[in-house]
Amino acid sequence: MASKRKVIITCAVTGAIHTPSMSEHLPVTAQQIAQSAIEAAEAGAAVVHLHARDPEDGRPDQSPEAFTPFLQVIKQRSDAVVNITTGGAPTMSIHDRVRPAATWKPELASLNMGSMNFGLFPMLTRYDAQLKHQWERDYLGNKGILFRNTFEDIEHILTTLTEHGTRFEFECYDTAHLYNLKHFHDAGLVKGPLFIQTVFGLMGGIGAHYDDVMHMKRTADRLFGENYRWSVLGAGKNQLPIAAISAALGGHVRVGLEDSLWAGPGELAETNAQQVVAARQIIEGLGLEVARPDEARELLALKG
Ligand SMILES: C[C@H](N)CC(=O)CC(=O)O
Ligand SMILES: [Zn+2]
Repeated sequence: MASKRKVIITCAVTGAIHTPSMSEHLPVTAQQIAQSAIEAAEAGAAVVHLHARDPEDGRPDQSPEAFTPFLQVIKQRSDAVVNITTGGAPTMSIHDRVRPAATWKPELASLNMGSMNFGLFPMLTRYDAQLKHQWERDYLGNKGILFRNTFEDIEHILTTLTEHGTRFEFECYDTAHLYNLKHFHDAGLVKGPLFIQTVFGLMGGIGAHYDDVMHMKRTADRLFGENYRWSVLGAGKNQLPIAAISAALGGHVRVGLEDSLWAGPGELAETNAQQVVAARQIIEGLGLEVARPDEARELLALKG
């Protein structure tokens, strides 16, 4: 019997953009982040993508020591691949953003492949409007966020982390970011297989229509041929529909409360594992198999 294709599920446990006022289920304390990551791994996530927060008010905290307590617990209780953010929050400096990964030298770190205007919900729907106002009130107080990732910034993160054997989840929010990645690949600063996380439905980036998904995939196929592992991230209500398209087309998937607070229309997800289980059901429904952490390490050529 032919072996089934393995699909890597990444779970982005808490992030930096959503605020505790948006959902009581958002992990905030180190203990909550560790527990939620371990549950997500037990549900089938081979990779956990991690940010840290101030336990008092949930604000993003990019100090290396803020990552210590949950990284130790996750390492003790799970063999999931740890992916540490270098995006932090759009308001942070590049030097602050790279420090946790430079300190902890993880197998994987996120790398955002271009600067962009950063918003949250392009298409206001009945249950987003309330969130958007809270977000801008709680978090931004204005609408003018620029998520800065210049070529110099990207090269700084690449050179700082590559020397420790860390590899990257390349966050591409539009086709321009795929060409930026091609630039660094041709310059020999990144080596395949490239783990490309194409992001859909975030205001400031490409939309979440299936044509957008096909456009990003065709562009990546043309630029990188076989030398990449394609994964998708759908923001908000787009999370599972985009995951289903990717799984059907040979790709991998990312879920988690960082990217979407929802389990369905108007229904807040209670756990990260809940979203992992939903993605798993789609993958297994397609006759595919969820990759274990060791299989993900092999597919992504990680240092282990
Ligand atoms: C859309 C996601 N927030 C992308 C992300 O996870 C960025 C990062 O942490 O570096
Ligand atoms: Zn992130």
